[in-house]
Amino acid sequence: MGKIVLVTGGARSGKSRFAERLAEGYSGTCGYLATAEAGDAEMAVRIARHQARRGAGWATIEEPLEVGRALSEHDGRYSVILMDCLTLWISNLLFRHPAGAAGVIPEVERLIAGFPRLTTPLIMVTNEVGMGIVPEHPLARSFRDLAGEANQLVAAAADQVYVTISGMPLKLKDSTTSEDILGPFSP
Ligand SMILES: Nc1nc2c(ncn2[C@@H]2O[C@H](COP(=O)(O)OP(=O)(O)OP(=O)(O)O)[C@@H](O)[C@H]2O)c(=O)[nH]1
Repeated sequence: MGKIVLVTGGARSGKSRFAERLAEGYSGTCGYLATAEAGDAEMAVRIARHQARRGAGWATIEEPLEVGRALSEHDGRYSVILMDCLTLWISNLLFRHPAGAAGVIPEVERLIAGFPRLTTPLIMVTNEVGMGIVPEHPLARSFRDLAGEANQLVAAAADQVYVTISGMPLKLKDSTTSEDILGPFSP
């Protein structure tokens, strides 16, 4: 498997489960970097369900904003790190970065610039948020656009990219075997 793997898909498309399966292919403890926060009861239930599914072979790291720092701090401690998910991180940055929306893409670029320094393989989960109707609210449109742009940047930097649809994974890119069906593409 490649060092940087991106798994994208819609809500409840099976992307987290597929990414967990990829991570469990490595022997040893897997690190789980969660960007979500249990802000309400519904999210707390979702998180509890994920934690129960992961079981004993996993160690959880919770970091909603300083993802790059968390990755370098935990580098070398686990067989692989699964970050779930990029989209929530974008949303956290959009609301909490001092520069607001303008601060988001530079943070994504900073994260990508740190990839070569990582020694632990990284699997990132993200959402395809822009496939529905155009959101009415400007902030929602800004979030949708930033999430799409971030996905393109990370996918371009990743060694392998998968999409999950209806629980089925489809490989979109594989630079380790030159199976990249789209060919070189810069967003
Ligand atoms: N804080 C925290 N968040 C977690 C933990 N485990 C999972 N999560 C979060 O749970 C979120 C995913 O939950 P769901 O909303 O059920 O996923 P989904 O997108 O509907 O479903 P899939 O497509 O199947 O992944 C991710 O954003 C994770 O960050 C944890 O231990 N702590």
